[in-house]
Amino acid sequence: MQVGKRTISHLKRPSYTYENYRETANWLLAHTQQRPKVAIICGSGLGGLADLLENKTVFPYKDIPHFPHSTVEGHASQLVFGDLQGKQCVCMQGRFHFYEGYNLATVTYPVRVFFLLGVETLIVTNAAGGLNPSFKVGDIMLIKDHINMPGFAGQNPLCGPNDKRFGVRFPCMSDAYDKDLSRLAKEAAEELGFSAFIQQGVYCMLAGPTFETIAECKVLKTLGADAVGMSTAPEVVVARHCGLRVFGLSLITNEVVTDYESQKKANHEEVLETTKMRTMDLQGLVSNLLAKM
Ligand SMILES: O=P(O)(O)O[C@H]1O[C@H](CO)[C@@H](O)[C@H]1O
Ligand SMILES: Nc1nc2[nH]cnc2c(=O)[nH]1
Repeated sequence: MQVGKRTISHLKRPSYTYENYRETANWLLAHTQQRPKVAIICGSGLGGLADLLENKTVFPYKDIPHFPHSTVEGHASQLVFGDLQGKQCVCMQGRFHFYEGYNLATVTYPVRVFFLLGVETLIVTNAAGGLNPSFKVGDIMLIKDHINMPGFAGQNPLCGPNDKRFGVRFPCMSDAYDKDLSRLAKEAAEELGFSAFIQQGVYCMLAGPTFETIAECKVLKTLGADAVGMSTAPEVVVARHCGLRVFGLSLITNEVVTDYESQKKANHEEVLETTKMRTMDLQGLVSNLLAKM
């Protein structure tokens, strides 16, 4: 029995209970009249998306029960509720990354809170390195699929006991990115005259925080990835588990280095610089997409 007990104590436990998520959601519902149907996660340097919202209510993460904090430059730490194109939205200015030392339950904590708030659609954005040789810095890639590389190594946010109140034990991921939303985003981009810098492709998440070696970039290209980053896949997995529709986009902030003769070095400063260049275009695209939804 003793052995049995010890075995059980070694089973992976969820780091949050259903009640934790519920408490966070109830606290937010008690502190705002807004009832968002759309949630937006802002990638590195892309927090300006929250500026689009009207009638804002802002909650610093530190004031929200059970909510994690963001530690990365380019990620403010606040949840912004407000209206965009007549739709009630909630926007995460600052996301959580695995490389910050958070487990994946923490990285994805807000997504389940959004579900409990009544959110139906998740828009995820990120900064990513371009692997596809036809991509240029400043391109916006509509994500058609992802490769969850940490998942290959046993780091999937759904590992551990399944709570049916969120979703099924074995969720499908072949339809992770909503085709209708992607089509609407393409239309929205065309209307704005963005066709020259809109791409579609596969996002690969690596754990980070290191940027890739040249050999790693070559492997990722061979695997069929078009862009690489350190986020998004866990949030999308958890969103799909609880039935949210997902639309994702990557801003190609840098070209990855694949040539041993190259003097270029990936760096976070370049990533943030590129986001400044495309901030207004991204805001226009998301806003126009919301108008069509
Ligand atoms: O994925 P987001 O949060 O946009 O940020 C990307 O940019 C940072 C590296 O410059 C990493 O955090 C990477 O994941
Ligand atoms: N892993 C990774 N993440 C990024 N985020 C922005 N650019 C990059 C990149 O080149 N590699």
